[in-house]
Amino acid sequence: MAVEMSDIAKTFRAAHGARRVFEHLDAAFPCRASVGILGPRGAGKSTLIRLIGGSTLPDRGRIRRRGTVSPPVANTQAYHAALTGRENLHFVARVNGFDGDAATRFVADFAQMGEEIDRPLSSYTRERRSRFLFAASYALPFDIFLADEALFGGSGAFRTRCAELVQARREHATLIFTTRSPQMLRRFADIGAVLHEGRLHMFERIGDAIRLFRAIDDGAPPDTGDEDEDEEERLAEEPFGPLA
Ligand SMILES: Nc1ncnc2c1ncn2[C@@H]1O[C@H](COP(=O)(O)OP(=O)(O)OP(=O)(O)O)[C@@H](O)[C@H]1O
Repeated sequence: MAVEMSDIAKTFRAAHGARRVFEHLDAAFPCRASVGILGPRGAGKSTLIRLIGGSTLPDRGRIRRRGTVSPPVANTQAYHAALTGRENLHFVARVNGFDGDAATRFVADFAQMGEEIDRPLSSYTRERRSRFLFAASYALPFDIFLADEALFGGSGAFRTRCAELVQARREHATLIFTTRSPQMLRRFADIGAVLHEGRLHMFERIGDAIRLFRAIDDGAPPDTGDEDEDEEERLAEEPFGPLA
């Protein structure tokens, strides 16, 4: 297994009270499989991704990861606005034990960046910023890639190449992503999962996951049509990390 979670408990405590998201969550994600997780709003999808990535700790339980784990795709918190694209990539590469030069070459080429790679992220246009974030997300050879809603992004030809890049990474890595789009599940998942009332239900047949999701969530999108681009719009507006 790439990731095994056993008996996870997680409660958020805020001024207005406590919110228990998981009490006894068990989950296992096979190596080199792509698992797409559907779930109603507030079911705990983001919390699950943060627990797997280690940016949120469980109150109880054990999480075992086999291999290196990426920050969630297009996670702006991984980058500093005052640093250049190259400096950011070297930083993230070094923290994770990878080659920063190779990552920089990949992003400059994939996002067609030229000399902008040596300018601070704060100077990037909205589109450049989005291209940088999505290219950087897949620039390092992690064993496990995580994505919370936005698996890839951008527009036009870049968007198409980005989707192809995700499919290429899928062949050599484990992919764990959340979505509310049945269409995304059909395109990018080998295994469908539904997070509901603190439990993760997994299905080898994607259609079974979609059926459960639509049965438990009145607001679930139809099993046809477009991928959800709203989340990518939101990410493109989010500030970068601590120096921003
Ligand atoms: N830091 C936090 N402090 C307090 N409550 C939180 C925190 N993070 C999440 N929650 C609460 O935990 C629950 C699960 O949130 P989470 O964002 O993981 O769900 P989600 O399935 O990703 O939702 P959505 O589809 O709306 O993004 C929600 O009720 C949310 O309000």
